[in-house]
Amino acid sequence: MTNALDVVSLRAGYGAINVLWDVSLTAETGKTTVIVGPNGAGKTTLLRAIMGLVPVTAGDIRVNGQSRKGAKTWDTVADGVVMIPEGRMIFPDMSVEDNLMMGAFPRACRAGWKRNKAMVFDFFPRLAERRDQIAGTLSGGEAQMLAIGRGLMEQPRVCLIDEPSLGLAPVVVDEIFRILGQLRADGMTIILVEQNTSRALKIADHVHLMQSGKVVLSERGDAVDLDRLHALYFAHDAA
Ligand SMILES: Nc1ncnc2c1ncn2[C@@H]1O[C@H](COP(=O)(O)OP(=O)(O)OP(=O)(O)O)[C@@H](O)[C@H]1O
Repeated sequence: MTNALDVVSLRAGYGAINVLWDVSLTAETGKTTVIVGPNGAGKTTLLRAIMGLVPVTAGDIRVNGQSRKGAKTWDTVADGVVMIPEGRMIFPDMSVEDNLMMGAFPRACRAGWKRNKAMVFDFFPRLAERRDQIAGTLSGGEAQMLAIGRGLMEQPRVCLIDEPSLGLAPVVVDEIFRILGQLRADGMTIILVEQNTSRALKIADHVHLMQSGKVVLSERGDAVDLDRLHALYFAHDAA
């Protein structure tokens, strides 16, 4: 089967500052690909580069086997690649329901907004209960659910999810990972960036460790030795 997404020898960065150095990885269709790595390794930059938010200077990005290097963010979203950003980035002055409707804006998913909204409310009953609440008053966990729900309104074929457990209480982290596990069981293709390595590994089909803008370890989720991963993870800090 064609991979949902291939990143091939990608270089990208911010102006004169190059961050990603020949990064290659694939997101197999229907699988969860987890990217871990210390602060500043380039994980978010990679997701942004896939979305066309950071300029790519070399390499390629393929969606369903088609080269999309240089594509505008809008076209990437139209291809079904959706990013759920770190820090949620919900619209704090808008209601929960209106935030979800912002996810229905891309042309390809306008027709299905009613069905998609019903699906999101089924998935997140807590959002359904709070549909009229102003998003800025949601708890951290509810705001993360809203960010995921808004992403699902875009009918993604590939979901890029950046640190969804960041800053949440352990019991809420449990809930977020339960949701991610359910999306995985439903066959969603996911690229998950997480600092919570041990939790992320439990739902990982494939794992990539990034260090200083490079992928330094790529393994199947069930083959990862956590001690070895941690040793590599912290090697950079010790250097
Ligand atoms: N807008 C920007 N302009 C210049 N440099 C940036 C910008 N955003 C990020 N960087 C730099 O790019 C490097 C990689 O950052 P990035 O946010 O991708 O790392 P990360 O692995 O996601 O880290 P974290 O886990 O802390 O979020 C860092 O050195 C960071 O300072």
